[in-house]
Amino acid sequence: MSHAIAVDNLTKTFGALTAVDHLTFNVPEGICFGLLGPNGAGKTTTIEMLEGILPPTTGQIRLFGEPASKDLYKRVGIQFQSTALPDYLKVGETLKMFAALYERSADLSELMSMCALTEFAQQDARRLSGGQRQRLLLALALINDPDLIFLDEPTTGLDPQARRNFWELIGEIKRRGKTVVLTTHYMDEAQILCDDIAIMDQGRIIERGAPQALLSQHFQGALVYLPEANLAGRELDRAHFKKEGGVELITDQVDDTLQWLMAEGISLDGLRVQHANLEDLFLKLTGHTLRS
Ligand SMILES: Nc1ncnc2c1ncn2[C@@H]1O[C@H](COP(=O)(O)OP(=O)(O)OP(=O)(O)O)[C@@H](O)[C@H]1O
Repeated sequence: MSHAIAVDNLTKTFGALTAVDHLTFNVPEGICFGLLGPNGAGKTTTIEMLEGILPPTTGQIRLFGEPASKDLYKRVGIQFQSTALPDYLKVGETLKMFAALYERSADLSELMSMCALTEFAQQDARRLSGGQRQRLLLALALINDPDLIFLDEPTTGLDPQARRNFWELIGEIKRRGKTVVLTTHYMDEAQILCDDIAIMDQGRIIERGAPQALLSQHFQGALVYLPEANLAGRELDRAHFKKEGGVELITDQVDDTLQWLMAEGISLDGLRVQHANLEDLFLKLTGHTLRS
């Protein structure tokens, strides 16, 4: 299988701090790869090294099978969290100006149509809504018709409808055979978009795989959520973890768990039975929630 990215022993230190700690991983071509982790896990530092913006302290990065080089970065597109857009330019003019910076450029009218920007071509680029602006930043990331695209928290701050529109756009990019590397704080986003995820904590990858495979590996059966108050200070001697003012018990025998709770005299008020999602997986692996 050919790899869009192959990383070997990648490390970044800032003084005494090891922000990225001996990472070794591959990203196969044509997939959407998600890098997840809490604040300070080392995601941005990792992505910036992959993007060629930040030099690694040690380690190797290969893109499309070759050591990363200026020439290979022509095949890369980057959507930054915030890009300063030039003053007084319309959306169409902004795209034209950026396109002129590259040897290879995407077809601009097709790009505008794909990113649902055609009707805003004549609008001042600084007067776009949050969702429209994100679509323009994505169009700018795609302007050189890249084969590998980095998106750093692309939907932060968007409303649910704009996020869903953006997800459809990413789907379209994937259908065109591009490789997408994404960081996100939204677990539903990772679950929907990513073929493969790596969960980072303290500079290391602590788990890697397809979202559904990771969930089945870590959670057989269901999760039973119980408000903390129901326990009245008692410690449970069954597998559980703390979540949002309560505890979650991992069980493959829901009946048995409920009977056990009742037998222990623990109230079932406010109890919920649910399937594990990536947020639960994250909590189980790291002991803290993604946004904390
Ligand atoms: N230029 C820098 N100088 C010193 N320390 C840095 C620098 N950049 C990042 N760090 C530190 O490296 C660690 C990893 O930071 P990084 O931004 O990569 O995390 P992150 O996972 O992207 O977090 P977030 O979700 O908040 O963006 C943090 O402890 C951060 O304070």
